[in-house]
Amino acid sequence: MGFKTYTCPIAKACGGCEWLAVPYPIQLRRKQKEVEKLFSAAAERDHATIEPIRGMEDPRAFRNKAATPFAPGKGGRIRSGFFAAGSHRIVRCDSCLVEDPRARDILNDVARVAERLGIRAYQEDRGRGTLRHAIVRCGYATEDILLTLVTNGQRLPREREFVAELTQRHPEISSIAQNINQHRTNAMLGRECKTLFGSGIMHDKLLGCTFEISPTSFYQTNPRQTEVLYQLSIDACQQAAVSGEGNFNVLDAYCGTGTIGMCIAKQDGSVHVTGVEQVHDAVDCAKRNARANSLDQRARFVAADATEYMNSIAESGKASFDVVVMDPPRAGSTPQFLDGVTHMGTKTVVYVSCNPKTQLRDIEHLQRRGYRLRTLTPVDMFPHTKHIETVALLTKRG
Ligand SMILES: C[S@@+](CC[C@H](N)C(=O)[O-])C[C@H]1O[C@@H](n2cnc3c(N)ncnc32)[C@H](O)[C@@H]1O
Repeated sequence: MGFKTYTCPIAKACGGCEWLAVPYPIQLRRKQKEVEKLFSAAAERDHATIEPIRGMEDPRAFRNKAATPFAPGKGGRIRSGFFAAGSHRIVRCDSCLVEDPRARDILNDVARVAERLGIRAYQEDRGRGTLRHAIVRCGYATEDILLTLVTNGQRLPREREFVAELTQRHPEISSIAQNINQHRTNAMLGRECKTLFGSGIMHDKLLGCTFEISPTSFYQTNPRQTEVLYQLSIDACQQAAVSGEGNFNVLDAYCGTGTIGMCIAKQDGSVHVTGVEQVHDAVDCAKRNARANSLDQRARFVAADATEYMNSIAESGKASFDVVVMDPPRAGSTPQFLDGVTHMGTKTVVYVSCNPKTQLRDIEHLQRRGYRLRTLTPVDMFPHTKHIETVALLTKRG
């Protein structure tokens, strides 16, 4: 790998790729060092190994999801692009180094077609106008492209012409959904979705499993590295399964649409997965995904807060899990959830995290409750940014 750097004409204004001027091998080294420093005491305590970071061969065009805000411009124009760092001023973008190359053209054309049809962009300060955002999600292992138009209300003026012109300009779009968001908030998406063209969803494949993705479901944004991340979780489960006999029970906590658990079950016929996730739509999606992958006999999903679910099973003593795989949001897990894992006597914990600081806090909690940190592997899911994803393997002592 050479020590070249990449350039982007709007890097400074956009601020999304804050490390773009740093050669990629040096970015990886920085992340490795940061993880080693942060986890040094926790790793030393247990003689754990901190593995080398898994970086990308080519850290470009990896984002399967691209989005734009819209705002009224001069003379009836509609502005699209990125919010400038730390503000809501829109910086125009013609192409983006890290996004799927198909996405940006579609997003900018949404603005051009809307201008032509007189569909008004949303005015944030007044809460008026229709078109707030557009999001494009591109399949990694499929040709699916899902475009979501976020509108301030149910009505999308000239909807039929809008959809017809967009699909004519971009025959690669397989589906268009409308998401309704009338709240005066920074959150891009509202809860309600309508289908305007195609099925309103898309499909993608990871490690041999097919997944349905709806406009509102969580789906990792760097699919190449997601396979690396998930494979590390599968390997950790398989290590634990070697010593087991018969059915092998895995809890996939904070499971989203069930992707990690199903990839584990697909690779090992003795695995039975229970997924728990608080977003009901994601759980419905996970159930459909289980059927689509012929895993419905071995994968079940529960819509619940992970801590409440853990409290209920730990108290009733009705369930026990050989492995707990957990992938919480940035805030990490809770002491009650971790105590539930301990209470069940789970032998192996695989902890996937997008925030090493909260992961360290939770790992130290598990260490105090009799778990040993075995390995920690950083994975570079977000090149050119300071963000780090890590997978930790812990086993119960004795
Ligand atoms: C980092 S994502 C991981 C999703 C999934 N493992 C994947 O790889 O696509 C975290 C997930 O945790 C869910 N979540 C957040 N807080 C939760 C809670 N208290 N209980 C259950 N799920 C929660 C979010 O909705 C989100 O789907």
